Amino acid sequence: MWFFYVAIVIIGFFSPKLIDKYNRKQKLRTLIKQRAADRKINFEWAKNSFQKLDESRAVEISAKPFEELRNSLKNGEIGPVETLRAFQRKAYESTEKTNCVCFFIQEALEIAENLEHLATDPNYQKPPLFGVPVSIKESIHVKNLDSTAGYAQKINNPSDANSVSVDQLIRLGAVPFVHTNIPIALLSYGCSNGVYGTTLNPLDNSRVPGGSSGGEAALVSLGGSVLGIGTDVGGSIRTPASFCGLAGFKSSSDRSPQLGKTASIPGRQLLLSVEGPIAKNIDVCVEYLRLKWNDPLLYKKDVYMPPVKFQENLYNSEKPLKIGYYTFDGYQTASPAYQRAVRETVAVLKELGHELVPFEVPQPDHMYSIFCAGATADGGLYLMDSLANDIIPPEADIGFPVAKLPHFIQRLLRKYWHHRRERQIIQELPHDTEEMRQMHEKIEDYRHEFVLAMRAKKLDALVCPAFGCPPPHHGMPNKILGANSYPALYNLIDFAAGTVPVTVQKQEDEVELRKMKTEDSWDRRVVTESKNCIGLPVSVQIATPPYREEMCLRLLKQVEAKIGLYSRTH
Ligand SMILES: CCCCCCCCCCCCCCCC(=O)NCCO
Repeated sequence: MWFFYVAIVIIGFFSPKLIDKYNRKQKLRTLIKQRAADRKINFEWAKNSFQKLDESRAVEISAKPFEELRNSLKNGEIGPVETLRAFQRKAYESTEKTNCVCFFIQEALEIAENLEHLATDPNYQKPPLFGVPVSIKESIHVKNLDSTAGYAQKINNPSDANSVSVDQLIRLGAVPFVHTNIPIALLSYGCSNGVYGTTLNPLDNSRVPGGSSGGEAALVSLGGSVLGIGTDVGGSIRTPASFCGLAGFKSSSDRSPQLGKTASIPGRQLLLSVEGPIAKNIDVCVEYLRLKWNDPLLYKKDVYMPPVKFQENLYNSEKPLKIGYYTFDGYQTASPAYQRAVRETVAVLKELGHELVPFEVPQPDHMYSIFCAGATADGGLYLMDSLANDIIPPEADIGFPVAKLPHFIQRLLRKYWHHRRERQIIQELPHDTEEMRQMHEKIEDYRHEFVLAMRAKKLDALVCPAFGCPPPHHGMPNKILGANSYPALYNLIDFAAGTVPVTVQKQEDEVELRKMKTEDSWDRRVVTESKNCIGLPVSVQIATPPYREEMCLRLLKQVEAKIGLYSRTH
């Protein structure tokens, strides 16, 4: 009988909470339905807009690479409005194939019309990006549009102003024209959320396009945009760029506006997300960054940014550099094609006169564990709480199961959890204020140790795999966290880093894959997911210390010019 009373008390205690949760989720589902309806109307608006331009003219315009497009707009061969309509069509077709666009920015038409009007004045000086349509990641604020970061709970909260970078793009003459898809919470290298659904990799629809700037990469790869702006706190620019065969670059955090931006975890201290470009080649990224950093108003809009202009002396330098390289970071064995990409890049850089020496990443296990702790900030409380109150499709899952357990259980499991790397991560997740201070101290110490290791070899730069494996299938990213260690390191130490595709997966890589030794489930999945990827692009990563961004861009450019996939195929 007592059992019956206890059961009544427990049900009585929990049922209001469960009902409340159920009701909240129902409200979110309604919001998602409304959002889908709004999106349909928005897509119809885009269709009406691009149908006003003859299809063959649209094809002619959208086939132009960045520089040609810019010149045609500059010399008046094409106009901003028809260019916008041409890219609206291409973006529409791209999103039909991959679901990469969240919303078309309707103000884009006004901006383009205004540019067209201004250009009728013979004394008008066209700004450097006059009429160039640029795509923007959903989490970057665009006035009157939501930045939901994939959370249904953030639907119907339109931004009241453009972000610093969107404002700057408009000032430079560009036309921000679409918001592109992301994974929920931005903390995945997949690209799926309950609000906008899943974005597919344009090169293999069964695989992820990368994340979190996955919509950008899919769109740029399909030619729906010549320049996309993404954000990166753990590889979110470089990984999708790599998975879709594009160039991507993230600066150190000081060289990217931080004021007023959306962060996956607001209040995070040492791992700051940065905005950066994704494009078909590194030249486009360089040109964008040159304009961005040479704009004096940027440093007035974000007064915290050190006013460091584009350093042409570093970019154009012909001085040979001393460069460290590694094919294995000591944490996650990269799949064979990614190791080969490094070897081939090393050979090219040597040929160009640089000195290349092997480099060992200090304390690799510690490195990735403190990255996860730093990236989630408070032991995962904010993240897990936000996710628990939202709608998460299975392929949008974040983190591994044990990291989602309540802290008191994680504390019990910390010493004994069977999966070595998962155990190391939960050991580093801070569970109280003292551990949080210690986490920051560990990140500071690690940066010091890393810089000393570079200085001991007098290194200017580092070359390594862009990622640990080719794009996995949907739903797999959170089950192969280790493969993210290659980009994540450079967020942990706040270096500049970029990636360019230098090869494709070949039969020989598939053969090597079969010989790979595996220790745990992450390794096994890296091997399985890397199979049957023949022809998919494979990128290399180059990194330099903060304020040497232009040196990193110089090396990326040199590598791309010699073995870049884009330079070979276009
Ligand atoms: C609850 C704790 C879970 C611990 C593990 C979670 C680690 C998260 C690491 C995920 C991989 C990062 C992908 C890229 C994220 C990124 O760069 N986002 C861009 C934000 O601007």
